[in-house]
Amino acid sequence: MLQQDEPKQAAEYLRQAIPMLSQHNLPPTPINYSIFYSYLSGNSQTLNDVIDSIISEKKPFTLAIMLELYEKYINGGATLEQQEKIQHSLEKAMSSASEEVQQVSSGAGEFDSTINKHAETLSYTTDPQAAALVLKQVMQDTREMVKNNQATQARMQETNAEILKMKAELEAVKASSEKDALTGLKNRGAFDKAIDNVVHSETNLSATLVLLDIDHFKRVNDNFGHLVGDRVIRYVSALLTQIVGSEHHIARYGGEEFAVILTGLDIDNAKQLTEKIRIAMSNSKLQRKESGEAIGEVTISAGIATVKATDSVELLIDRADKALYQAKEAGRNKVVIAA
Ligand SMILES: Nc1nc2c(ncn2[C@@H]2O[C@H](COP(=O)(O)OP(=O)(O)OP(=O)(O)O)[C@@H](O)[C@H]2O)c(=O)[nH]1
Repeated sequence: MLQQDEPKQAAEYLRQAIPMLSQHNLPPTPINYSIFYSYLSGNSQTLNDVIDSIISEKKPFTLAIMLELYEKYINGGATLEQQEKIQHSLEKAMSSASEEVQQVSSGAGEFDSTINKHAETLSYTTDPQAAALVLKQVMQDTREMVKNNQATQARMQETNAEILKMKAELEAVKASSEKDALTGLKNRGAFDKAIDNVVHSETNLSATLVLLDIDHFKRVNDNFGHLVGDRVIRYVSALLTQIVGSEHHIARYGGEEFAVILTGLDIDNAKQLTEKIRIAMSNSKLQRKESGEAIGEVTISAGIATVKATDSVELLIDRADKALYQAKEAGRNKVVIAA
């Protein structure tokens, strides 16, 4: 398990980890990085012993070995929260190292130009012989320094590029872990986090939870098959994204159920927006892609609940769920606001 190291210390581990990865022909993926980060920080003596013996026996660090090490020593028994901490610590380390590299890199550039200026000034000295000698020496030193600086800068830029790549990889891992595979919407895990944040938020921004469910969806599956059912789910997802917009949180809550967290809208506006979704859905003329056969009217029902100051996540979801149930009971294709 990685600790929350100080940013400077973490950045140092990062700098050391990168050459180690390339030395062992390992791509800088978050998993590979985590293992060597942990190795360098000495978090687990057992992990260090295993790695040391692999190195001393000159064995390759295969993908299988890296995954096993990760599962056993880094991720073993880690909760989601702990995994997030690791991610957070990695992100912190990387942005701190990235900043430092940028600073040193631009400093090296300045040094180059100062040396060049000195050389230029000396070339105007009045004693021609002395000036020529000094100038020759300065020019030589300057050329040497510029060369060294350029090499250092190139190395730093390489490191910086590696760090940025890792950062992007981490972000991609995070985004895909929050995504629902079928629809591309946020998944249940991401929703659980988002709704928890909204309920415990200190801001007074009004927020509303909308639960939506496709009506008689079982019939779609029964009459047209599961694949068509999946396409209908994707259709509803696309419609939600289009109407609600990316500023709000849209998630697939369960099989044919969706959850939308609307922030900054009062209950009337939230109702209007949900009605828009309901109407658009009931006006959709869905048909099978291959045969053009009509699927028939597919509608949705929705329950809306406003977040109250005294709410817990359970209470809020329970109110929205009850409103959704009432919409179903009232004949479906309805939007009901929770009492
Ligand atoms: N194709 C497909 N079907 C799913 C998926 N997840 C859940 N389902 C189906 O969704 C259906 C949900 O059915 P029910 O909960 O009985 O409700 P319903 O038929 O939608 O009817 P009401 O909600 O009462 O209007 C079940 O038949 C599930 O098998 C999925 O990912 N793809």
